[in-house]
Amino acid sequence: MKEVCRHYADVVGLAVPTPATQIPLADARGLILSEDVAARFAIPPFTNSAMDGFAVRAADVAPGVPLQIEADIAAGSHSELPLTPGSAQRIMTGAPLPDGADAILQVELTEDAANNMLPAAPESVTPTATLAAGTHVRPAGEDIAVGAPAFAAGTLLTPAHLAALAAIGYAEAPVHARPSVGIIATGDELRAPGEPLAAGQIPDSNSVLLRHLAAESGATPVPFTCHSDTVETFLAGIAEIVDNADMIVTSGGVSAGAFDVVKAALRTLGVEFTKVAMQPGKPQGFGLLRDSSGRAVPIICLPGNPVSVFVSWQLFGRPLLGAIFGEPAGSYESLFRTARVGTGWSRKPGRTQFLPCIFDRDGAVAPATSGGSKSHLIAALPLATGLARVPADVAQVRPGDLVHVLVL
Ligand SMILES: Nc1nc2c(c(=O)[nH]1)N[C@H]1C(S)=C(S)[C@@H](COP(=O)(O)OP(=O)(O)OC[C@H]3O[C@@H](n4cnc5c(N)ncnc54)[C@H](O)[C@@H]3O)O[C@H]1N2
Ligand code: MOO
Repeated sequence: MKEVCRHYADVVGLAVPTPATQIPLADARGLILSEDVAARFAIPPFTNSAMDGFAVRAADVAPGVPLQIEADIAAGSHSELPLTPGSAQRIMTGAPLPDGADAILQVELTEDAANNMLPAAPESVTPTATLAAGTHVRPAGEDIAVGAPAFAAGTLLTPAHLAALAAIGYAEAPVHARPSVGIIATGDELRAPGEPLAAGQIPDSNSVLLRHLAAESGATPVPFTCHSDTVETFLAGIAEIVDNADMIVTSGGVSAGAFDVVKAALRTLGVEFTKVAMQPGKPQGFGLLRDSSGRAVPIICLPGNPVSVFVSWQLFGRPLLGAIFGEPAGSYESLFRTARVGTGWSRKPGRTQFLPCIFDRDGAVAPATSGGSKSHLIAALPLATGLARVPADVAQVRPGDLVHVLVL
């Protein structure tokens, strides 16, 4: 059987990043920069006050010595008047310093402070303390200068990045386009959620799962449920979805069954099917399809069992999608962190186990449920906050052992 890390590399290696485009900041959260970005504006764009108070020359400030107020500067305005020696100008937080000022006397450090911030500026202000030059002054370019590199290609745009881009002069971000994920669940037994079930039928929970996993990763899901187990209907479904997808995920029909249509159909298109030494999630398929214009579209074929779908998505689907988003590729090991086992468990060795687990108050790992890693226990899966990785040859996991965990 194939090693999990090798399958990871094969699947992530299918990625074709989406084309670069410009997206308004309002829609760019979770996208990846397609090029390096430099500042068009400095931050701060001009030297300004960090406090409501008075722009002064620090050398003029002495307790009990009044300073004449010669101007009143609100945020959004500026003073044409240079600061003359022995005077002050009233200034609000964020307003530009007048020429000649080198410090801000915050209003709390003035006599009769309560009357110094009325709508009309006072005629003079009397400091109650001395000041060092530079006090409460935010120099232009302190954070970043015009033209300085801000963020590199490959950066994932978080709310803070988007705010920073707005501040340095961008209305749109140069990013890789948001990918669409085509989702195909196969199986004659599947019915839409909520439909009555005849004998042998089950609700199609995998389409729901994959739709939301793709959306959670920031992609646009395009679900298509194939309720008929024939090669013709499946290939028609693929043809319908491939033109609008940057990646396709199928569930079901990849093991050894007599009606495993996914395998039969996709082999004709060059998709490779394999057994990966993992539990759950053993049967897997992967390859590149071509859309009607010849564009390459990666496809992964996951086993039908719902927990197998979930585990396979975390190990292969999500990293592939990340690479299609334009994320710099990470190693298989970068998916995991090390954690101590709090409550042990036993299991049948043979394949690498991915056990739905939880973290106790001390950060130690325990099985999420009594069901272990059985691949049909979808109702228990939401309890899990991690997937604990157990090497293929280990039968007993003991308290105090260290395990690798993929944190959900
Ligand atoms: N003779 C063998 N049988 C099986 C093997 C094997 O090696 N030899 N492998 C087992 C393993 S491991 C897995 S995993 C499954 C994978 O099966 P398939 O990918 O072919 O999936 P199906 O047979 O279509 O379905 C499996 C299971 O999952 C349920 N299912 C399918 N689709 C959905 C859906 N959209 N929503 C909810 N549940 C779904 C389906 O009803 C089955 O119970 O094969 C083993 N067999
Ligand atoms: O590999 Mo399967 O997913 O164990 O049930």
